[in-house]
Amino acid sequence: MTAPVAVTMGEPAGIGPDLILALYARRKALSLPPFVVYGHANFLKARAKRLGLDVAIATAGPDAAAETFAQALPVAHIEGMVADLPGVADERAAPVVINAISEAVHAAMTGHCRAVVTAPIHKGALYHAGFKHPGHTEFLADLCAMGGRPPLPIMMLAHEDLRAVPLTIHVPIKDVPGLINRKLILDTLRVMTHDLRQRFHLERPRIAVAGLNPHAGEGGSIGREDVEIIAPAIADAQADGIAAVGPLPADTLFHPPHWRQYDAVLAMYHDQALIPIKTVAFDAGVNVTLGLPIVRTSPDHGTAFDLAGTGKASVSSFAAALAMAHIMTAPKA
Ligand SMILES: NC(=O)c1ccc[n+]([C@@H]2O[C@H](COP(=O)([O-])OP(=O)(O)OC[C@H]3O[C@@H](n4cnc5c(N)ncnc54)[C@H](O)[C@@H]3O)[C@@H](O)[C@H]2O)c1
Ligand SMILES: N[C@H](C(=O)O)[C@H](O)COP(=O)(O)O
Repeated sequence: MTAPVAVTMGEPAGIGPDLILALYARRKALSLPPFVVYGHANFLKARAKRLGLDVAIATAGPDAAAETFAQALPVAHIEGMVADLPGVADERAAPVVINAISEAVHAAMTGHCRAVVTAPIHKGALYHAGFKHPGHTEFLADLCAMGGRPPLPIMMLAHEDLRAVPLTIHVPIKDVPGLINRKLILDTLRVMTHDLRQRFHLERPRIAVAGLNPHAGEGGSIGREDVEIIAPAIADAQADGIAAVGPLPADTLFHPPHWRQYDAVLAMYHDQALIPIKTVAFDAGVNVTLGLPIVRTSPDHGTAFDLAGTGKASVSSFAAALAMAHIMTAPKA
């Protein structure tokens, strides 16, 4: 029997638990692969009741999950305090949210689960409770290192043939120029090329690199980073056999017919990469972490406190994240 996908519960005050329960309820219609939820069993029962979802929940680890899945939602229970309070973050739940991610990654690293799909966390709530990582992406790299040197984790937002990677992620915009350097660009292009080949079966991925400044610096007259850092890094990558081009002006690069000429775009900062994909595909975009020894995907939306506990949130991005994790880990034909 194939290993199940590990799904983390995410922020209990958000829509993650609602969507997990709704997806389980629609598992047949959506042809979802078997999954096991890392989270708090009684909290999930309470949220199912609140949503009026007739979902049986069974405490089961990953090895029993595939068998359990047809009759009940398998939950690898994480002990702790989690209240059913939609829209109200409670820092006492943070240890369960964090341990759910750690245990799911451990299950994937040890072969008990085939991939990890994470439900959204509320970063503000976790930072408040002492969480030291900017987001899942960096936390996952640390967990996968298992005490060794963490790999370079790369965030990629993907929808069909549109893929975008932010070079810098959850940092203040004023710090972005100082964080852009030749080595980071080259290392990121290497990870992207490797994983687009291995995980997405693209023989020679074509990567467009966006400039930082308006019009990619207009030859150096509107900012120097494009000519002094980004262009030399692209030359390094080309010398390494990577099919990267740029720096290209970012304002026109994301026009879909232009974007589709490439397999992925490397953007310089979070919103430069994420606004385009969330604009064209908020409903079906998937966040994939490249560079890890395991497959991790996530829906492209956040905790949406305004919709938690209402049953009105769309399941489509979460369903797409599950489907992508399943496809990426399917045995080769
Ligand atoms: N993977 C993750 O863990 C992840 C991803 C993105 C944001 N976040 C976190 O989520 C929190 C809230 O972020 P935000 O407000 O910027 O973004 P958000 O995605 O939570 O909400 C933005 C808007 O989109 C709507 N929306 C979100 N998901 C929806 C769905 N499934 N169906 C229908 N409408 C939906 C919301 O109601 C809201 O109006 C922040 O703490 C952020 O860091 C986490
Ligand atoms: N930047 C992501 C987004 O807006 O979709 C999100 O915050 C998730 O980041 P992690 O996967 O690192 O938690």
